[in-house]
Amino acid sequence: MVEHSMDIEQPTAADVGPPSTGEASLRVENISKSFRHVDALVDVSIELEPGEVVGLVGENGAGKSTLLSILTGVLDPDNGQLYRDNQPVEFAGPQEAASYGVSLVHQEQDVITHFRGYENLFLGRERESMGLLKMDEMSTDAQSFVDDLGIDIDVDKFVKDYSFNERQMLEIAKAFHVSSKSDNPVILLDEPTAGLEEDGRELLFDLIDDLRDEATFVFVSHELDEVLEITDRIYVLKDGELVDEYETDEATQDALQQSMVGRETSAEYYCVPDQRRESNLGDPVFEVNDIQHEDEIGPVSFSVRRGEVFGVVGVEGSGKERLGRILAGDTPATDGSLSVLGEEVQPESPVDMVDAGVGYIPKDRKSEGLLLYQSVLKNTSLAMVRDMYGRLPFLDTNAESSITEETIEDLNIKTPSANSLVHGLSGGNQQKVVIARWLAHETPVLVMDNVSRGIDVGAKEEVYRLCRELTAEGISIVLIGDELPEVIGLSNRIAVMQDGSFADEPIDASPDAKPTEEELIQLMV
Ligand SMILES: Nc1ncnc2c1ncn2[C@@H]1O[C@H](COP(=O)(O)OP(=O)(O)OP(=O)(O)O)[C@@H](O)[C@H]1O
Repeated sequence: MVEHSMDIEQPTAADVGPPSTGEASLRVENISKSFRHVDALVDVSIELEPGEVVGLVGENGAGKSTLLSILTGVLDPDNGQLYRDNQPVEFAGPQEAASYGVSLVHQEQDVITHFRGYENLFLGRERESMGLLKMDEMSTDAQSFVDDLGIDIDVDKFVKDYSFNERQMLEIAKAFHVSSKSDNPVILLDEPTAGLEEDGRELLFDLIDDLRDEATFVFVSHELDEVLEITDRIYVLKDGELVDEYETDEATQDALQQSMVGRETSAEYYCVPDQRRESNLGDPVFEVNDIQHEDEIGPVSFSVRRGEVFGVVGVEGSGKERLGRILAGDTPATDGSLSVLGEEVQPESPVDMVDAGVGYIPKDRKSEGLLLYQSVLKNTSLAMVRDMYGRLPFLDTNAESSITEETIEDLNIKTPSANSLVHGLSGGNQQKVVIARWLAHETPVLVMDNVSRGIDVGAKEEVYRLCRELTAEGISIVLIGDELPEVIGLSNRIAVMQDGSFADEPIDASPDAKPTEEELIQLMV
């Protein structure tokens, strides 16, 4: 740790953060920002030096996104000052920030899918001559721009035909492109690996490594192993205050977790408890028979027993996310059948699966799973799901509220009240709301896609605990995931997907027979 430690005395915000070295490419001094009753940032000072990759970590709602918004002129600070190359600056908005070479790669991909790659790159800054767009020139220049960055994409393709990884690479190219007038751009990466799979993450990290000499990066992520892998220095925010700063060489996951959460978390917190051994599992609850989606997915067959966690892993494009959508009734099965508790279901929409007893937590929770302008309570209520599809719920709303409130508390969802709008919550807290909805309602089967992405370590621990409790009560879980340690830790059996089907019979992952990550990776590729 650089200068300050939390173990004896909690430092004040003003203590943490280096004194200016005079070389900073971007520096903020004593920044504060409040939203009505919430102090999102309190007297925060940080400094980014040219060529550095700086990590920014903190629990959901700690203030990370607010800080990035201030650095890019999306929000004005209430107090404090920004300096770019030691000159005081005020950014009226992202465009002005970009003109100073400071730009943000968003958590959600911010590309227009029905435009081509180069059109996205030049969006808002198109080249024209007498009202005519210079398409050929933009295309050629865009291709050489991405080639120079070492980004392997065809800018003439429509973005809808890009893979998720390629879209993320385009986002990064865009950030460099809008900052291209600066000789030392500052690129802020807000959870850039969320949604990326293993190969995409490697690609991104190689790219950051290659571009270190040309830019300064800020890397915001809840995946502490990634932060430790890619950064040089790490700042920790907690409840809007800067509480710690580490040289990455001297940091560990445990130390970071402790700084973020303010307490120790257990290392093996996702592991299957002994009571969930094979012998304690019940009869099959969810049966998937030769399910198929056109010629892309399947045929896939498996059954999940009462209290079992059935893991599904695979590389990007293996079809595991699609499989999840079929199980949730969101993508139609063109052949095969699904049955829950012995009853066959032929879903026409997700509501049919909800009615049959299958809940779904999608990977892209924020855009798919939430009603942003409804309250936290409404969002966590299963009745809302039915309302969305136009059916009248007949549920005990009082009981629902109290169960939901408990889960809100368990997951430590930071919200002024259960009646506050989801819109005002931090990204991670919004994700927790979607998870809370299902964990609060004891649906017999839950299909979860990357359930712990984007949520902080404390909440991950809670989600794992809730999963263990639910399975102990007999709930069955299909756990689709990219975090291999998590899938290995939580599952009883694991299937590896490859080209739309299971590569082999599911692997035993019971408490005393866990496969290693390497074993799974060998099957995945
Ligand atoms: N527009 C807003 N209106 C009201 N409150 C807000 C608004 N934006 C942020 N907040 C509050 O400010 C605090 C900090 O939020 P912020 O989004 O910066 O957190 P974060 O660290 O980025 O979290 P996450 O990891 O979940 O993305 C939270 O309590 C959040 O509810």
